Amino acid sequence: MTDTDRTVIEAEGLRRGYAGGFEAVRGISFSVARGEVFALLGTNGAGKTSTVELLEGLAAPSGGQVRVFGLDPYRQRSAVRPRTGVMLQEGGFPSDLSVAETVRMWGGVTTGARPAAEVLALVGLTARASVRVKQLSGGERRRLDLALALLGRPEVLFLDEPTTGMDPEGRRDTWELVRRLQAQGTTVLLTTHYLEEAEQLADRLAILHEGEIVLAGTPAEVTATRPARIRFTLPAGVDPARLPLSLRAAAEGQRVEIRTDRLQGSLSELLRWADEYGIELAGLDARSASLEEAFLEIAQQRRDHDGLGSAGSLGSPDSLGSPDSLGSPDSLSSPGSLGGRDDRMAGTR
Ligand SMILES: Nc1ncnc2c1ncn2[C@@H]1O[C@H](COP(=O)(O)OP(=O)(O)OP(=O)(O)O)[C@@H](O)[C@H]1O
Repeated sequence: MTDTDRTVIEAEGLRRGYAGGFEAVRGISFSVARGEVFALLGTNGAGKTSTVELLEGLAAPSGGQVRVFGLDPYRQRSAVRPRTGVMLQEGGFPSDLSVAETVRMWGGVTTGARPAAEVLALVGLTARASVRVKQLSGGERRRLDLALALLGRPEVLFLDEPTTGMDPEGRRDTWELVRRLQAQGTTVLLTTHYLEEAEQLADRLAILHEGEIVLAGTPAEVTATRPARIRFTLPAGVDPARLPLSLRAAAEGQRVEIRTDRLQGSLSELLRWADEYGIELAGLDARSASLEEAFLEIAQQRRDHDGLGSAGSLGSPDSLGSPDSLGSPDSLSSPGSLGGRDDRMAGTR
């Protein structure tokens, strides 16, 4: 297989400026391989939709370039579009038609469309086939959006916040469907606000902030860049200052939180110390960082702006092509960036 066969989506130094001079996408680079699920995450306004629209060929970049199947999705739209499926945030189909009519209408303008019954079964809307679109719930509309995106058996599927408005069952069903499609070789580019969704589905992800990629890699690599936490409450009368100095602890009253890059080592040290002095650590809880914690921490640091230094220290945009160039855990969790004993209880409850 050549590189072009393997790489389905490639963005290089991609930029998007809007009229008025605002630049929503500021030179991002990443690639997505065939059969991969890749998630773009970011706070509101980070530039996810602006990026996805460039990949879909709905707009031309103002700088850099994007390739889908080695082609320019904007200039060579007629060649790229039939091979892609797009689930937009708002489908915008006529609401007086029934679900089945909508799918058939869409099928009429889709090359090699799946039969309506097949696609409705895929998204779990068979029982709602004769219901008018305007009578669907928000979650059911998202299923219909997904059905339309799947009609042409796309090789690449763009899912923009696919499960927004879905109940937990709808969300699980959609995840299951995405996994099945992936197993059949479909490449998926996903944007989502649900970090669990990215954790569940994505092979790799990138976190966008203000139009730049600030962190990228597999979910495990991204969470590994954040410190683990150990929490407990000391008995009354035991001063938190007695804890071993090597443990980066922050205390509020008797409640203590330790943030560490070496969860096992720090936990062993803490337990040895507690045993030695016969101290009970009430409510002891030790856990690795979740993607949600990683994300919230990045968002917070970005708000504080200079907390972690430049975006470069978070893993450069280039890191997307090769996960091993991801910003190292050390660069992301130096003592300076994590704070010492005194400043880190905020936001821990
Ligand atoms: N047509 C436009 N003209 C000017 N600015 C725009 C336009 N569309 C989007 N923007 C701005 O570009 C930035 C990125 O928007 P975008 O919709 O890409 O973000 P997003 O990450 O998808 O956000 P959300 O999670 O809220 O959907 C925002 O500041 C937005 O206000």
